[in-house]
Amino acid sequence: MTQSLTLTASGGLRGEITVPGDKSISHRSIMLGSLAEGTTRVHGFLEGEDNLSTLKAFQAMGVDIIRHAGGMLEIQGRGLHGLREPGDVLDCGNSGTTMRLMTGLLAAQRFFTVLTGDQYLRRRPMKRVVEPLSLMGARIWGRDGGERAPLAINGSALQGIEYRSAIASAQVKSALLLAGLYAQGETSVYEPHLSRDHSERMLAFFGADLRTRDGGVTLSPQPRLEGREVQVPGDISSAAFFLVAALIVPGSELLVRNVGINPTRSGVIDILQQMGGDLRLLDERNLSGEPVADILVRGSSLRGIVIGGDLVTRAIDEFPVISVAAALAEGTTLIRDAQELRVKETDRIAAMVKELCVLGARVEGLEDGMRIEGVADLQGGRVGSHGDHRIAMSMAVAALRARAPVTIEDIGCTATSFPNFWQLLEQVRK
Ligand SMILES: O=C(O)C1=C[C@@H](OP(=O)(O)O)[C@@H](O)[C@H](O)C1
Ligand SMILES: C=C(OP(=O)(O)O)C(=O)O
Repeated sequence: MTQSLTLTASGGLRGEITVPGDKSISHRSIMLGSLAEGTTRVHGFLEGEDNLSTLKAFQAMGVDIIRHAGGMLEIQGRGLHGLREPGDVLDCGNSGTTMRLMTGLLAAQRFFTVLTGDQYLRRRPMKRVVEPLSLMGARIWGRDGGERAPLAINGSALQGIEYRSAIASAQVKSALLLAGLYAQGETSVYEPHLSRDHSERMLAFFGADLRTRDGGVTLSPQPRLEGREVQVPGDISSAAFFLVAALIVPGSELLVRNVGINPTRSGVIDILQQMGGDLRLLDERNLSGEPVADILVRGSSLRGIVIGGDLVTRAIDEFPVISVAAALAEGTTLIRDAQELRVKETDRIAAMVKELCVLGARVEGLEDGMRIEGVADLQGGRVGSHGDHRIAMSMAVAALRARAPVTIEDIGCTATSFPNFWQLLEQVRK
């Protein structure tokens, strides 16, 4: 039985919250902590389902990881060559990041692995990592000629390459960099726009030799990485639900503390400010090589804008909730260059068009985005999550401005990235 929840409109969001740790950084902290020499401690680790898939996979490869209370992890690194062949298939659950990054890493190990995932992940494209890794000498098999998981990986010796990716994808870039740690010669990755650079920052933080220039990154093979103390900032992709919620509900004033504002991730702040949103960054600081701030947000009248190009890459996971903001803005919002949304946990363009229309929004799907005409208010109704955490939480935000109750079906998926979302929402809404 899937769980559903009914929400009513809010009279304003008030107070202060801290959102859980960044999902991308949490994945990478386990991966690099496991490959490093010595102990890595991770503070503020996100205990979402996706990150737990990564954690269990590394435990299955012999890494000793202790989970302390409050999201503190202690990882006894096994060094670059210390992973062991797992006795069973590794289950990446719903997590594309786990599967794609681990494909790169496992391609270079001296053992055999099989990666699988849930029904959503097994539908997602994998050739984007399988093809360039094969150019490095990797031996990987999958369904549909290597396009779909399960993937079987027979680790082998790799050569570095210079790869020009057709898509801006941090998962592709990171898979190649992880493989490049072990390759003979340098590995360089160029992408059309700079995707999130958490791997580059964390590799450098763990002592790797890596250079960024001319829109690309180059990594030299590494003799060793050093265990570190990692502080994980709050996830801007999780904060985004509360930023939009506070903007669209008149009378709101909310402080979201300790949010990662890495420029390769902060597109949602730029987009919401361009829409007229009153968002202020306070107390900007640095945590383990990542910029962080508190964000003060107040209810605002939003207007439609045109979004495309690198702004899409810098806000890629936030489009479901940005489309909710646009549905309630004055005028038209046009989102282009966002075809990647069609191959996430679900087709996020089709899902948001369908569910927002149920609530009376005026939204049209485009091949590579959406055209949204703002309306004054949404109506009540019954909407689905499509098994996608970001769709479920976006519909919860939409419900705060609906004239009648909204029932969201299948909400369990929010545990993928934001296990305490519903509690935090309850805490700040009136
Ligand atoms: O590297 C990462 O941690 C991620 C990269 C992005 O995917 P793509 O690399 O497919 O753009 C993003 O959508 C995903 O949520 C996390
Ligand atoms: C796309 C996402 O994650 P992943 O690709 O890791 O499944 C997401 O969290 O929105």
